[in-house]
Amino acid sequence: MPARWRGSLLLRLTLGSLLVGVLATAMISGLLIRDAERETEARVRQVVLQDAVHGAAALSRRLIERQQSLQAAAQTVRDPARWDASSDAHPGLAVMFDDIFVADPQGRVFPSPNDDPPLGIPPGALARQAGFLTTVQEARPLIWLLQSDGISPGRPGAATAGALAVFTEPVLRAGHVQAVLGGVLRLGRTGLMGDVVEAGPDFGEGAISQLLAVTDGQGRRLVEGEAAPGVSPAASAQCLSEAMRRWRAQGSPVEPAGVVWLDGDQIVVAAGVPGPDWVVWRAYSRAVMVAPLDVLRERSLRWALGTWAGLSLVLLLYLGWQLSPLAKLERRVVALLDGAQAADEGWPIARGEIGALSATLHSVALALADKDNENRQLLERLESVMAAAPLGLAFLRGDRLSLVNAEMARLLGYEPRALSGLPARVLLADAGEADRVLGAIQGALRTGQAYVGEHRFLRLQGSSFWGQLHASEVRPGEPEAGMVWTLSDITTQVQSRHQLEWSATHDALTGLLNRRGFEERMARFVEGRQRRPTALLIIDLDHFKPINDSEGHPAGDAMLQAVAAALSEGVRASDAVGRLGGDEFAVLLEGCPPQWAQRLAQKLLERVQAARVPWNGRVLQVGASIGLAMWDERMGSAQRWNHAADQACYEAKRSGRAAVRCSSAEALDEALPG
Ligand SMILES: Nc1nc2c(ncn2[C@@H]2O[C@H](COP(=O)(O)OP(=O)(O)OP(=O)(O)O)[C@@H](O)[C@H]2O)c(=O)[nH]1
Repeated sequence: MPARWRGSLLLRLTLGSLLVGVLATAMISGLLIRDAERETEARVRQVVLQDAVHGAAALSRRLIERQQSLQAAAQTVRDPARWDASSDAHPGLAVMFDDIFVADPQGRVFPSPNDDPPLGIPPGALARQAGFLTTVQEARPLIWLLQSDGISPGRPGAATAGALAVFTEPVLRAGHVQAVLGGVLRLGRTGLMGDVVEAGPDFGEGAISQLLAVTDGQGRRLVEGEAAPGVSPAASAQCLSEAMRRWRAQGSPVEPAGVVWLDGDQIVVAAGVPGPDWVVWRAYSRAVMVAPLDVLRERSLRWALGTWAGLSLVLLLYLGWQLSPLAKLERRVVALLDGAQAADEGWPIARGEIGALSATLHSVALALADKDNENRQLLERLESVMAAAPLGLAFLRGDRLSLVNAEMARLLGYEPRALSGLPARVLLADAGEADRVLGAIQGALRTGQAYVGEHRFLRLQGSSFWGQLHASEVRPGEPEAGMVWTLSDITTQVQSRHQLEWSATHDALTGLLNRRGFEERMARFVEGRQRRPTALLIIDLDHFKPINDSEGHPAGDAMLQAVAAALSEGVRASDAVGRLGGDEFAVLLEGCPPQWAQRLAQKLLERVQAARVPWNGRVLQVGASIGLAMWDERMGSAQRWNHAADQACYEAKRSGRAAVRCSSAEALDEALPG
């Protein structure tokens, strides 16, 4: 299934409706079919009941007809002994009975001159027949059964082959039974019961009764019909036996209105024949009788399927038509996101929920457009402020730049767009320091402080500059809202400040430490509690004044610079060289044992003496006197140490100059605190 159909509202509504349709159709069809089944079954029961009742009624009518004929004949009997019972004498009765006889009340049959003995009744048998005796004793007509061999009918339920129905009518004279007129009838599938045991009702499929039979009131079978085609006689007999068992269980009712049983696939009807109390039985196959329902079911199914398919198509088209504004709305909302259409254009007009949704989205779109407009104006103002700001401005999200102004880009030598997205750390000139600086910024912001710092920043072109960085959070306490950096170029100020700081501790003429700078260095050593042997040299130039005097002050300056260079080049970079004032220099030799210091002092003396300054055709040179004092903890201060070295220099001067003198024990004592 294509992805766009998966979860499609149209599809779901259609399927849902069809499902409801299927269920409703199935339910209605089911109910209708069930009703039809019930109705058909009721109709079938009614028809088969009527069939059996009509059969019983027809049989009853024939019996009454025969009884009435016999009664009429009995009234013509004047002398029973001479009454002619031949069929020729009574053609009407001959049609109705197989035989006619007249007997005296004792059961003796009067011989008829033109007739055979009564059919199948042996002489003397009548006197033993209850039916005959009842007719005599109660003087009433009766129909009773007799086996053709004169023995009583067989046991109940058994078929009676050749049974006879005997109609007995009393012949009265002065209220007494003078004789009995009898009509004998062979019971069989033809004659009296012929059509009663013939095929049952026709439901369009032909006669469908499986079994037809007539029994007496005790269930003895008088006549049995043929089993229906396709039904075995054994099954018929079994079915009838079962029906009779149930009939007996109900008290063997002989009901002219009929009794119906449902027995599995069988419908069994028993209709009573009043008078002889016979019962007409019919059994029907229920499946055959309700067969038209199968046709109905199949037809219903075809109609249901056809209706369902038609409805599906109509429903699909209808829902598609109804939901088309929704698809239009979807396209319109997509267009809203890419801003392809004006906010108040293209909204579908529809009724109901889709119309309401469209109207709501329309108003949302208008509100968004207003907001967008406001934001754009705000952004324009912000951009103009940023563009006009004399400071570099940048918004950062996390540790990356997200928005920078033109000044920030200019300071760093980038195109403004090229800076967006860069990590802030690349802006710092000292890559090793970047993490420390960014950590310090985060630390300050976490404590609610703005960060201010001076750092070297790197231009895209590779040069660097001193910048003052100010960092603060956009919304205090919400680091996720980002931070704002402002940056200004303070290279000039920093350089001036560095120059001032240098000047305070350095000699402008020689570039060496001045007295203040040198004393600070000495103080740091003393305060540092260094245990390494350290020497202090005080160097005073010999006969420097004559150079000034003869060649002028600039020549003296040049000589001083040459001496400074000679001293600086003669010591390690870690040693400190200073000009304490005038023509007086000092050297601090850290980690230098006394012998080494003495040797180095001598070497420095020689370097000074070797320094040459060509000047106006002359070559200028000077000498030097050097005093040396090793640091001793007992001196306690730089000042005393300096004094000791000064004294040694004085000694060197006094001894004739151009010499190195070490601080004597006396001088040391003098230098020590008194
Ligand atoms: N050219 C120049 N001369 C200076 C400067 N500072 C001090 N002087 C001069 O250096 C001289 C120092 O004097 P002295 O130490 O007595 O001169 P000297 O000839 O070396 O004397 P002795 O040490 O006894 O040999 C003075 O003439 C100062 O004017 C300076 O910065 N430049």
